[in-house]
Amino acid sequence: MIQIALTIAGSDSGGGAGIQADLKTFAFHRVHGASALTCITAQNTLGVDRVQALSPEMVAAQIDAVVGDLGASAVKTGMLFNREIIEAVTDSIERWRLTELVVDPVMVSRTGARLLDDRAIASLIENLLPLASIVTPNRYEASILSGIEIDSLETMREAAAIIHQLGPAAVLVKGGGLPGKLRGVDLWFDGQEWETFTTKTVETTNTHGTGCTLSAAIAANLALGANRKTAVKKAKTYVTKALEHALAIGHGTGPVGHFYPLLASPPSS
Ligand SMILES: Nc1ncnc2c1ncn2[C@@H]1O[C@H](COP(=O)(O)OP(=O)(O)OP(=O)(O)O)[C@@H](O)[C@H]1O
Ligand SMILES: Cc1ncc(COP(=O)(O)O)c(N)n1
Repeated sequence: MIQIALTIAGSDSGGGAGIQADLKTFAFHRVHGASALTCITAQNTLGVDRVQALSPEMVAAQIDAVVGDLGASAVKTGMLFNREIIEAVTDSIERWRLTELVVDPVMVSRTGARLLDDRAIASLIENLLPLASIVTPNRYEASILSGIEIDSLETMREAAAIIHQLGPAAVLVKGGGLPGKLRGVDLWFDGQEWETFTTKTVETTNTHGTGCTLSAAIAANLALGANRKTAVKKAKTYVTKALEHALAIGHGTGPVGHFYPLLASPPSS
């Protein structure tokens, strides 16, 4: 039986991050991907030119349409953009009792654009984080959520412990933005166990969409029945491979290669 995963996130017109990255990642994992769009971005590898949010009612209606008919074995959230959308998403998740929830607390893009307004951060902390099975902040998001400057494994640990107190079942502080050997080292804390997920550092500047891809791959693996830590381990392996096959396209930060096995030999017609 095919499993269903739902992404609640923004559209990236350039196809590297957001809903587009999530659906490619779900498809790679042979999970049927459904989506609830929160906003549309006019975006490419160089940056975000414009953002238009959907109404919170429209976001909730998409979630209702998907879950009411198809159900969802796992859900991930990405760019939620404003407080009203966060409140609508929180309400829908509670109403439908969606329990396998990966929250990627997207705040700023790789290219520096704000993807979440300031008023929304408090709502994210208060409403959404306590519902999360796993929250996956990057270095900067973990700093904002914990109030701690992150530049070492020790400060990642301190931040993870503080963020765990905010209510998610588990925290994964991602090290993609860290310097030197820590680049690509992620730290897991679920209130009891600590684990460091380390893969090789991939030398590439084409890293657009790594965070979206990781959280979508975690959700896909949860939908397939993996336990939380195994889902993270598998997702990390996938994102590393996709980074190794990142696409040098556009004039800025290219996206990861979601379908890397097909890139070597495209399907014959
Ligand atoms: N150069 C790299 N080599 C290996 N792993 C990396 C590299 N860059 C990022 N990663 C991994 O990619 C995943 C995403 O982490 P990252 O810190 O880049 O998230 P992010 O900033 O939310 O991503 P983005 O905002 O670009 O979508 C993590 O598992 C991280 O360790
Ligand atoms: C719609 C959308 N969602 C998420 C991101 C974050 O991804 P990145 O940090 O790689 O730009 C993005 N740029 N756009």
